[in-house]
Amino acid sequence: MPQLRIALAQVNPTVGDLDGNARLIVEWAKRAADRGAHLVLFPEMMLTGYPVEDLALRGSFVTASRRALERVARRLADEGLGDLPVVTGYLDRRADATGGRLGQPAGAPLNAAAWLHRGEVAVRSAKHHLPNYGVFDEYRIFVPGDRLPVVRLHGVDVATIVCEDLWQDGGPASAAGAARAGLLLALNASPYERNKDDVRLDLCATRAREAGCALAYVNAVGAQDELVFDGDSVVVGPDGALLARAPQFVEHLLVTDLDLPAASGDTTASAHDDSDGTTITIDRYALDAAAPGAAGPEPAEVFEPLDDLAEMYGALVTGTRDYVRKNGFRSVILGLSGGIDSALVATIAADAIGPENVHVVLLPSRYSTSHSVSDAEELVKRQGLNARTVAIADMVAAFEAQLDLHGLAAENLQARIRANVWMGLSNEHGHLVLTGGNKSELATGYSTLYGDSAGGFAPIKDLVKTNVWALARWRNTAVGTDVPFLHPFPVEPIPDEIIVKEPSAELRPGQRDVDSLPPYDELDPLLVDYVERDLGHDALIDAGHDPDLVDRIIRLVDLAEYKRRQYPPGPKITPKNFGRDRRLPITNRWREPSAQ
Ligand SMILES: Nc1ncnc2c1ncn2[C@@H]1O[C@H](COP(=O)(O)OP(=O)(O)OC[C@H]2O[C@@H]([n+]3cccc(C(=O)O)c3)[C@H](O)[C@@H]2O)[C@@H](O)[C@H]1O
Ligand SMILES: Nc1ncnc2c1ncn2[C@@H]1O[C@H](COP(=O)(O)OP(=O)(O)OP(=O)(O)O)[C@@H](O)[C@H]1O
Ligand SMILES: NC(=O)CC[C@H](N)C(=O)O
Repeated sequence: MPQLRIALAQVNPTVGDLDGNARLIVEWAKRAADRGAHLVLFPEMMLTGYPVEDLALRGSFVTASRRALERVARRLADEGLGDLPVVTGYLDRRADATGGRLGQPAGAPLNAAAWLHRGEVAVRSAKHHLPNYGVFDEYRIFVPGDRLPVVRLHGVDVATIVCEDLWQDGGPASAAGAARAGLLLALNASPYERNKDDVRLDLCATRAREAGCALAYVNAVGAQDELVFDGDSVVVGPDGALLARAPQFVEHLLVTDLDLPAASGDTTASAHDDSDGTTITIDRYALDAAAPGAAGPEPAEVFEPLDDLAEMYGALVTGTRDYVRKNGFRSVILGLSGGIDSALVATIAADAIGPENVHVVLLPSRYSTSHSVSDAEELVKRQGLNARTVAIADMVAAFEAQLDLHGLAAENLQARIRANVWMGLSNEHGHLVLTGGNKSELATGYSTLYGDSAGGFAPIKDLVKTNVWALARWRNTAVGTDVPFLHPFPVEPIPDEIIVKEPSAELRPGQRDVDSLPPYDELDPLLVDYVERDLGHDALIDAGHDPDLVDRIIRLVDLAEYKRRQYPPGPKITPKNFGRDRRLPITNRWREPSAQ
């Protein structure tokens, strides 16, 4: 039985950085070669980053991706890595004059995969199934591929598919089975959402059994705007048994030795894709690669996935870190009120980019309680953040002297003056402004437009309030553990007083969230059912929610769409976030009907 040592490079590309991503390919291919790999596999669209969105429609970008692919193939050979087959995702176009969906004159864009070998692009193929739901718009920008490459390497037939191809029953994985492949490689950029790691592992096991061969699944890691990639690359055997698993949220080279069946000599030329009724043409290639030099044994690595709270926190840290760094910022600024939301955002930021790069402003008004200020100061001390206090009373008074504002208008003025302070400091010092709203507030419109909702990135916008508290508690318990994406604070970073106090916007005397909103333990499950599960009025009541509350909350959520559209982006961690996922009209007279 031939043995292949495969290396899965779970790495963090940046969208549009063709040179930087090419350098990552060379660097990680070198690591794979040093460990005696026969083959190294990179994620979907590795060379361009993912998702490229409408960059795919720019002919110049497609051409640049194709050229970068050829350059990286040559460079691998120049660096003495030419004999190691490198499989990577990239952006290509159809060779024929078939136009794209938006009428590109020729060469419609493809979400492509290539085998690089001995300085050449030896094999090219394209993703067959283009996801077009949730956060994905691939049908809008790509045309589907219709071929399955099967590459003979050291006596094993190896097939390649791309991400969504794996999610189809009877699809390309089953075509790999029809082609009698001995190993199936899947290149992925599969965004994180809660519990998706378990779904993906089950899926890999199912597809391995369907293809009748081992399956290697490499996923990207890192973040791109709203999307976070958690890695969690896996290798499973033909029976679906887990053989190797990479850690989540960190770059990793997962090296696995596999005993694989010798190529059968099968020459099946095409297979039926039961999932869409198309025919997939099987393209066969043979690579004449020299065997790598002897390297030491590689014990299989099987990392335990993180638990639910650790995983969510890891996604928020990763999303924040990569947004800050990939957009060229070194530091962030936010208002620290002494409340739980800004406390958690500050802590996530400190974990993401180091407390020395986090700047907070305490902006007490005449309604701020003394314990708000002292709680904020205690958090600053525990985490070693950069802090300053700017009293806003005089600024509010100056504004009020010029305008006759009352009630809510006067309350919101405080929030808008605070936003001016942090935007001013951002302009002056180049800090990115972090926005502190959570998903419960975004859902109900409980925030001030151009006030607390102002900023550049919103780390907890996909986290309902009850989970804000849960993550704050989890973060304190994680002190002293070896969770990789945390700053090593020696003490609990979030003072308990902040976690246990009753939430308040402190815009008027004695204001409490419960004056405007139901208790969060009633509100949040209802929001999840309405926003993430799209249950209608009657279905919400059937699910056990209080009918009066259902009416009230549906109305609040529907009316706040205009605020959400103007909200900064933030990491998606649930099955449906506000932003790429949940797209509703702002101008909208539809109200959920009640049959009951
Ligand atoms: N369809 C639409 N399209 C575009 N714009 C629309 C609009 N409908 C209203 N508007 C605009 O929106 C304005 C109303 O929104 P906005 O100005 O936000 O004001 P509003 O939503 O009335 O008040 C903000 C609420 O958020 C609460 N809150 C909660 C938590 C924190 C904070 C904080 O500030 O720290 C505040 C605060 O207590 C208050 O209840 C209107 O005056 C109008 O200009
Ligand atoms: N006194 C303040 N000093 C600095 N920033 C403030 C102050 N009050 C409000 N902010 C800013 O406005 C945001 C919104 O306030 P809000 O009251 O909703 O959140 P919070 O105070 O962090 O948490 P909670 O909602 O639990 O009280 C805060 O996250 C913070 O960034
Ligand atoms: N890039 C993709 O094709 C991703 C789609 C896929 N269903 C996933 O989330 O894993």
